[in-house]
Amino acid sequence: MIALGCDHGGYELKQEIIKHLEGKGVAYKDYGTYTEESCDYPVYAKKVAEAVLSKECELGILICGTGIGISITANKIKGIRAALCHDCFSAEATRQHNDANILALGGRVVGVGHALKIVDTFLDTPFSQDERHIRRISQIED
Ligand SMILES: O=C[C@H](O)[C@H](O)[C@H](O)COP(=O)(O)O
Repeated sequence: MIALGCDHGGYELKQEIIKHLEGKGVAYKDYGTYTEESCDYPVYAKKVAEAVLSKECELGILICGTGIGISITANKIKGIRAALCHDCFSAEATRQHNDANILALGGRVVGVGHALKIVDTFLDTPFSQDERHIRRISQIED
């Protein structure tokens, strides 16, 4: 199950991601926002972070205008490793090296086609399980 969350700046892209996940048969849970009305991204960052930490969802995707505010917020929560990625190389590397559990995207930054490739890369790439990466992630947690 993939947790999705956004503010008004990420709403349109989230709708595209929903269509994309549905097309692929990927299960998701949408934690809002549910309209284009102006709202505050920390609210949705927290909801998605909690869904991932509780293991209700295995990974999360957060979208605001830039992806910055919503990733800064998510990364304040212990256990969350949110990666703001606007290219597929970073999306792949952050899963392999950082075991990132949330992908952040900027709805006002990246085009839909590219964003969907980034989403697929993030969701399809496993953590490497390499000892050096496990050690570094453990240092983040400490
Ligand atoms: O980092 C913050 C996000 O990009 C927000 O989506 C953005 O600040 C919202 O801007 P506004 O309230 O002007 O639509």
